[in-house]
Amino acid sequence: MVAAVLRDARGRILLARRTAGRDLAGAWEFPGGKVEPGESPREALDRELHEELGIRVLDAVPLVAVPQAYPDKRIVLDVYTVDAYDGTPRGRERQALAWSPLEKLHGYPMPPADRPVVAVLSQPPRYLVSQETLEPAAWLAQLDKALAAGARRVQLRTRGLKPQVLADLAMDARTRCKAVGADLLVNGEAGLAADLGIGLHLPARQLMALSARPLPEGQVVAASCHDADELAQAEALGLDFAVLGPLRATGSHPEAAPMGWERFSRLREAVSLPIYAIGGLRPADVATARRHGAQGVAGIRAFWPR
Ligand SMILES: Nc1nc2c([nH]c(=O)n2[C@H]2C[C@H](O)[C@@H](COP(=O)(O)OP(=O)(O)OP(=O)(O)O)O2)c(=O)[nH]1
Ligand SMILES: [Mg+2]
Repeated sequence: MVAAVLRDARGRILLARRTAGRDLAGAWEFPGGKVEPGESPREALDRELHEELGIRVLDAVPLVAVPQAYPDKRIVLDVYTVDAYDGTPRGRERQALAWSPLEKLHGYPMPPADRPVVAVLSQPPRYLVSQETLEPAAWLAQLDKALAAGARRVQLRTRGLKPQVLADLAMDARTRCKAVGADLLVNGEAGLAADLGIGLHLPARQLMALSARPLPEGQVVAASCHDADELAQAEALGLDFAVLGPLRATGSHPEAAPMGWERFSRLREAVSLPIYAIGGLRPADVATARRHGAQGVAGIRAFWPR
């Protein structure tokens, strides 16, 4: 399945409404359709956008390929960004069209496979997790560097700090993150997250012990997952995203068996959450991760600028 993120001159994104009588009727989708035998994905994209919208694609860049399981089938929604095209899109198959600003996309009911696509368009490609043993001053210095280098989603994870020292550190970090619009999530400390109005990252053990989302919408909640049950729980609680791994063998968790991209994709298709891959990855692995349906990559050591 190929589909396109098409933008107009004002940056709004085109959605098409699935017509009655098909699966997912009434849902808003990115224009596109099936790849026919003998076609490349790119050829299918050109043909579909011509048939459905009457336009010719001039340039298409791979964005993300989302494996998704539906009750009756498994698909991979292979999405391309199309910023250059000839013609003006018109609904040629009686489908309704809508141009939506990025920040309003979530207001349209879309198929499950599209949620990770919207997340890729609107949320950071990398999630930086702190090393547990740094002193507060050293951690803040590292944070400043990372934010200056473009980091926009950061997890504060420490071991052995006194509660007041951790609270002060989190407050300082909150100020810095707020200044650039970055998300700050604290690991495992729901009370602190609630008090400071920051995000919360749940270790798998805490995730599995909860029966409801621990913070209101608008305050980011994420979780570490390793298998299908944990991902299902993260989705059931309405979390904002998950981190799944270990993708490869790592020095920090030598005991855990690496899952590899194939298993990652297989686990990803059962939920429609945005998911970062973690474990032995580098910041430059975002493109590979997105080919397997990931939001992007998360990491500890290799992700902080030196
Ligand atoms: N085009 C498109 N399909 C999507 C999106 N999200 C999503 O889950 N799908 C699913 C819905 C369908 O199960 C499948 C598209 O297959 P379909 O059988 O409806 O094919 P189609 O009518 O679009 O195909 P075609 O006749 O245009 O070739 O992909 C999306 O954003 N765009
Ligand atoms: Mg179609």
